[in-house]
This record gives sequence, structure tokens and C-alpha cells, in this order.
Amino acid sequence: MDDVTTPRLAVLGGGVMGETVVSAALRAGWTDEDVRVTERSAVRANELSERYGVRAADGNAKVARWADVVLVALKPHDVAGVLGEIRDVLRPGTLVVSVAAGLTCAFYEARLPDGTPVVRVMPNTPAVIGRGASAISAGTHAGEEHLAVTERVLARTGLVVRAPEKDLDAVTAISGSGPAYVFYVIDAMAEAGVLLGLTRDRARELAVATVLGSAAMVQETGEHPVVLRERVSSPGGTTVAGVRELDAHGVRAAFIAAAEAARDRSVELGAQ
Ligand SMILES: NC(=O)C1=CN([C@@H]2O[C@H](COP(=O)(O)OP(=O)(O)OC[C@H]3O[C@@H](n4cnc5c(N)ncnc54)[C@H](O)[C@@H]3O)[C@@H](O)[C@H]2O)C=CC1
Ligand SMILES: O=C(O)[C@@H]1CCC=N1
Repeated sequence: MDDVTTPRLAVLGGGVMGETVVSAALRAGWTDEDVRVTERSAVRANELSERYGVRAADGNAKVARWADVVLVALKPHDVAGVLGEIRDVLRPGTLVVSVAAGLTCAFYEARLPDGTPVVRVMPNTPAVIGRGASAISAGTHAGEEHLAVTERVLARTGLVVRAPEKDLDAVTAISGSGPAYVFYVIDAMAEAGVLLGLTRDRARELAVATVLGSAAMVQETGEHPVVLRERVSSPGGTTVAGVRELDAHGVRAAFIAAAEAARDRSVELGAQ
């Protein structure tokens, strides 16, 4: 793999996350000649090819042989079969990057030629608008240059942090699955507004602006969320009355249980 020029990037699986990576790489300076994608669905392959100008017609083995970086964006249960297709055609030094939930670097290393550098990534869907959060971890044979190339591929997806691999299941539970929790909260707040008589559009507009503004406020002020919450809560006022109900309905405990369940599922997906 050459660090100076743009490495040839193959994305195996052109679903939600595969498309996100393709579009981010193109925004980060890859040309449509330097990116190829594989897709089991011909309709989807056509769609990606038309949308991004990238080649999407070849099979996994052909594209993996061509690539300097192979990024696996398949469902976890499809990965082992595809690694079997590509293991004998990878050129020495080809970097394999995985975004599959639960699958460890060791899972890949056991199924790929000895010495294959592997980097495990846990991204999330806001990456599609450049506002994602990803954590990356190096496998046994991956070094600084492999982490750096992965960061280049992900540069336009948003925040990218390095983390020890033992943390990746927790990361999956918090930021990987996290957008779904936040969409759930936005929908619940908007629905509550409708119950109180607001129009659906107005309720959603206010809920979204409130979530965006509150998240930005935590980031920009650097204040602890509890301090910011106290600042909203006038003595004897409306907010303490509302937050008491969140406590009474176990919302904090529900978030903890959700994170534990997602973490456990990530571990389970990796135990194939
Ligand atoms: N969607 C999300 O929010 C996130 C997903 N991930 C991970 O990304 C991976 C992909 O997830 P999604 O993109 O959501 O799934 P998806 O189902 O949208 O995409 C998977 C794609 O792979 C294609 N495919 C299946 N078998 C194939 C094969 N043998 N060769 C070529 N293409 C094949 C499918 O046609 C499909 O388009 C999963 O491992 C998931 O854990 C990670 C973080 C977030
Ligand atoms: O639900 C899933 O399994 C994937 C991984 C994190 C977000 N979506």
C-alpha cells in the first residue's frame, strides 16, 4: 500500500454504510477511478454506479485483487463467506478495514493470509452528512500507517477517534446504534407535542431544533450536561415537573438497559 498517492479503495457491500463510505471517500479526494464497490443486488449496483460514477459491476475477488484498501461493509453473517472468496487473491500488504458490528480483528486475521493488516471501525449513519462519530482500532498486523489511511478514508464522515479494540462493543452500543435512540427521542418529543395540540410539522421542527441546539450547547460550552439541565430548571417551574416524570418512568434506566442490550448483541454477532 502506498501512503503518498491515493490508495485504491474497494468497498464490499454497497448498502447504507457502504454507500456512506463511498460518498465520503469521494468527498475526501478519491476519484471515481480509485473507488470500486461490489454489490450482490444488480439494481443497487446500477444505482451506485449512476449516482457516484464508480465501477460496481465486478465480483468481490476481482475488486479485492485490484485494491490497496478493502473495506468490508457487509452484514456480519455475510462476512466469513466473502473472506473465503478474497483470501487467495489479496496482494500482500492490502489493508482490510471492517465496519461490521461485533466482528473482531482476530476474526478477520484467522480467515486472511498471515500478516494481513486489519483495522476495525464502528461508524454511524450521520456520517452520510459529515456529522458522524467513528472509533477505529488496529489489529495485530496494523500499524500507524494503516490507522492513518483509515482516517483519510473516513476524513469527511465526521469525528474519528482511536480506541482500544476492547471498547468497540461499547462504542457500537453508544455511537453506532446511538442515532436510532436519538431519532426515537425526537419522534417521541414530536408526538408529545401533537398530543398537546401542536401541528405535527411544528412539533417536529421544535423537537429537532431543541436536540440540535442542546447537543451543540454541550459541545460549545464544555459544561457538564447536568449543569446545563439545572440551568433550564427554574425552582418550582415546568422543567423539574417534566424531569420528575422522566425519572418516574425510568428513562435513564431504559437508556442503560438499551446500551447493555446493544453491547451484548455486538458481542454475540462477533461470536460466530
Ligand atoms: N447501518 C448502520 O447504522 C451501521 C452499520 N454498520 C455495519 O455495516 C455493515 C453493513 O450494514 P448496512 O450497510 O446497514 O447493511 P445493508 O444491508 O444496507 O448493506 C449490506 C449490503 O451488502 C450487500 N451484499 C450482501 N452480500 C453480498 C456479497 N456477497 N457481495 C457483495 N455485496 C453483498 C447487500 O446487497 C447490501 O446492499 C454491517 O456489518 C453493520 O453492522 C456499522 C455501523 C452503523
Ligand atoms: O444495528 C446494527 O447492528 C448496526 C451496527 C450499529 C448500527 N447499526
